[in-house]
Amino acid sequence: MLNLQSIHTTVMQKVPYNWALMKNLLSPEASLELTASFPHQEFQLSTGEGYGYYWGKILAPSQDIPLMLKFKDDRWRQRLAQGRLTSDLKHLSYVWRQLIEGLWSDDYRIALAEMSGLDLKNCVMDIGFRQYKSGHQHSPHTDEPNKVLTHLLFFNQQWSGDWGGCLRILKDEQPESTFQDILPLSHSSVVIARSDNSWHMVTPLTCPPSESRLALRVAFFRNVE
Ligand SMILES: O=C(O)CCC(=O)C(=O)O
Ligand SMILES: [Fe+2]
Repeated sequence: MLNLQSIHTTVMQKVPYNWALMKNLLSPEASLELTASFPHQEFQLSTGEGYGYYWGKILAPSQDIPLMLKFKDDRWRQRLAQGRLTSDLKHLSYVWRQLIEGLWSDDYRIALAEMSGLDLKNCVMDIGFRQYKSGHQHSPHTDEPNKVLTHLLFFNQQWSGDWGGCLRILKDEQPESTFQDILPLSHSSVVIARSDNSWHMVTPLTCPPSESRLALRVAFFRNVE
């Protein structure tokens, strides 16, 4: 289902840090089906200083879970205990199972590693579903230091520029220091290599209550002592 060629032809940008806008990773047909069956069950509101959104189950390939449990960072141990982290895809539609299995493949990981120049071999990957509603946002941050790379996939077929909800690549920690705003449209995905200056945010949402910003966050983490 994944068009790995689109990863191979994506060029990592060096300004304001290492990131990339990737086009057409999914065909328009696949992306329509994925939007139509984007999961809605078991989403929990997650809020804190400067952020708020709903997030669903966290999916990890079965070979990564034993590694996660060895990591110093104990978030995966907690999530596993809460039943929020799983390798079981049976709650998902057929197209979603196909997509997640594609993202769990070695081919995808290798393509992303080659494109980004980052070593992802010893990383663990987790995949999280996100839904942002009106009033939600994610203020400027660089991501946690044990994160190596994030790949954000979007699933809105339509989105108005007036609704907020853009992923904003920032030049620094100021929310106005816009380098580029990316609408959460389903033909685009964004790769961010985590660094001490990988500032980004999700602009505050002002969409109609019937709309949600649908995103999938694929993230690679390393163990830090
Ligand atoms: O949903 C997005 O576009 C960005 C989310 C994000 O920055 C994060 O989860 O760390
Ligand atoms: Fe982030």
